[in-house]
Formats: sequence, C-alpha cells, structure tokens
Amino acid sequence: MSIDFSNSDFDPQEMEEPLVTTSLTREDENEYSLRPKTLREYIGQEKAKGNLEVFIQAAKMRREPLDHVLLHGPPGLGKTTLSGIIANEMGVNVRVTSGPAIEKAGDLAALLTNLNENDILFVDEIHRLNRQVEEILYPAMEDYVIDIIIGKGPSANSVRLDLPKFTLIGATTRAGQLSAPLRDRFGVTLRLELYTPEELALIVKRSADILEVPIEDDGAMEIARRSRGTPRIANRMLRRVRDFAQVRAGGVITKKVADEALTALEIDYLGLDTIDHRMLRSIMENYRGGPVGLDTLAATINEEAVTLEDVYEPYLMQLGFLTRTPRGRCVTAKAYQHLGLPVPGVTAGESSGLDQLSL
Ligand SMILES: Nc1ncnc2c1ncn2[C@@H]1O[C@H](COP(=O)(O)OP(=O)(O)OP(=O)(O)O)[C@@H](O)[C@H]1O
Ligand SMILES: [Mg+2]
Repeated sequence: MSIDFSNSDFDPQEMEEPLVTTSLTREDENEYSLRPKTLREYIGQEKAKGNLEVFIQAAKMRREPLDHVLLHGPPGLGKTTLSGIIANEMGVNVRVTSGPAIEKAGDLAALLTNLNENDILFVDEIHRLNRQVEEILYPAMEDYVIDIIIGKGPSANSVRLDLPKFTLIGATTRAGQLSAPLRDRFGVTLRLELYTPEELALIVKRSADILEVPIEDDGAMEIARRSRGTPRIANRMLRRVRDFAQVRAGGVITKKVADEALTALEIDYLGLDTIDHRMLRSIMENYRGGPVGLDTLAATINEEAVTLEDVYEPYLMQLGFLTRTPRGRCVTAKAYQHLGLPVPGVTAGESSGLDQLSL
C-alpha cells in the first residue's frame, strides 16, 4: 500500500519529544514493560553479559552480595535495565536513586541504613554525586560502615554504624568524570557498547511482540539501521512508526512504512537527525572540516556541549564521520559523501587520500 504524507494534517514538528535525549522523558514511563527482566532476554552486549553471568553465579554460590558494579556508556544502551536484571538474577531488592537526587550526606546515610542484607542500591548518574555525599560512600563500599557525626561544635561525636552487606551499582555516561577514589572501589566495571543493527532488529521485534504490533523482518531492520546503535531510540522509533502504520497502512510495519515514517520525522537512512546534520555542516562550512573545539562548535549551532559529546558524537564516530583530535573535532571524507558534498581537495571521479584514511 502506498502512503502519502504530503497533504495530510500530520506535522512532524508537532512531535514534542526529540528522539535523542539525555534525560528521562514521558516515554520512559512506558519503557517498563519493554525492559527485559533476565540476562537471557537481554540482547547483545555479549562481553558484559558473559562476565556478569560468572560474577553473579560465583556470588550466589558463596552466598555473598555481588561486588560493586560500575556501568558506563552512552545513554539509552541499557544500564538501568541491566541493574534491574542483576537484582532479579541475584534474587534481591533494588533501590533506585540518582546522583543529583542525593543532596545531603544524611540522605545517603538514610538510604544505606534502610537496605536489607544483599540488597542493591542503584545510583544513576553517579558522576553527579557531590563531594560530601561521595565521601560517605567510601567506607560504606569498602567495609560496610558509615561514620556519622552526632551533635555540633566541641561536643560533636563521630559514631560508626554497621551497614548490611549490599551491592552498589553505579551508572554513568561519563566514567571519566568519576573521582579516582570512587572509581577504584568498584570491583566490576562494565562498558556498554553501541548495538549492531542486527541486535537492534531483534530488540525491535521483541518490543513489537510485546506491543502486539505486526512487523515484517525488513521493517524491523529499517528501524534498527536508523536507531544509532541505541535500544531506547529503537523502541521510540517503533512507537512512532506504529502510529504511522496504524493510521496510514493497515497496521503492519513494513520496510516502506518504516522508511516513510522516519523520513517524515527527518531521520535520514543512517539515523542522523537535523542536529547531526547541522553539526557536520557547521564543521565543514564554518571550520573547513575542522579541527574545531567542542565548545566553539556547540556555541555555533546553539546546542549544549555535553549533549553533543554524550549523545551525538559516539554514533558519528562509530560511523567514521567524525574524529576527535587533541585540537578539536574533524569531519572525514565519509561525512562529506553522506551529505552529498564534494570532498575538499578532491576533484570529481578522483579517489582521495583522505577517503582511504578514514574508510
Ligand atoms: N539489551 C537489551 N535488550 C532489549 N532491550 C533493551 C536492551 N537494552 C536496553 N533495552 C531497552 O532500551 C530502553 C532503554 O534502556 P535503559 O533505560 O536501561 O538505558 P540506560 O542505559 O539506563 O539509559 P540512560 O543512560 O539514559 O539512563 C529500555 O526500554 C529497554 O527496554
Ligand atoms: Mg537509565
């Protein structure tokens, strides 16, 4: 069936939420149902999964809590999901909090003393803990104790409290910003990688199954290829494509529906959106291909530097469109080709040295 968006009243600009975000959005509330609950259901990340399987089994055999785990990697790759799975596989409770939510040392002390033996405390955005709060964590992680000060002035007393043996799972998009003493106290550090399109297609099919949306294999692959290696984006796109399919194409997600829906949402065939395009074009047009400093680039296109660094750059680098050098960001010949622009210094028909370097 052919779908015509041209004279419909559908306006992609009206879609309020961007596909790529760093913060939780309304759709995350619905994500709960799509979250895998066991390691077996968790697709991809074979290295992290394999290691975790061993650590979980060993801890269970010794009847000990799992060692503290640090999960890091770009947003939306499954850190929160994985922490829920770890709790589930260990058969323990998980308390969820985040770095910026814990304002005072006392807040953290209250959280820790309320844990049960072997429980998991999940701290999202752990790089955003303030210093005072962080210092409470050191002895808690190392010896399962906290030192609290009771009273004020000369009569103040430090009291040491025993804590239940617990597991801290910290998640961060920026492992580099963690202080060394905190980083060193994690026994297990797992880095999550961007997913391959094949893995994402499996995730899309699994989600479609749960949402009871009929989807063809190449429809799933089309969504997967355009999801920037990120399951959250894949699930979000699936929902939007489902809307298009329902309204315009009898409900089934085919390659054609997926393609037309995502094109209408201004996502190109590699998953790049308007911000990626502005970023690449700005480096090409304003900085002759780079290098340009991240802050300068962010200011030029009126976006936040952290967003560009955490959300946009990982995928552009994976595609080989962007490189980070000590002097700043540079675009590659591949990026010019993707945007259909001539590669500088290369006349038409001639193959470029640049090209060979970056391909
Ligand atoms: N390996 C996976 N298999 C299937 N679905 C997954 C997988 N990883 C993530 N997802 C799905 O992707 C969505 C986002 O995952 P999650 O919220 O765990 O990401 P996150 O890494 O915690 O992101 P953030 O850094 O933004 O907090 C979830 O809805 C989950 O269902
Ligand atoms: Mg999360």
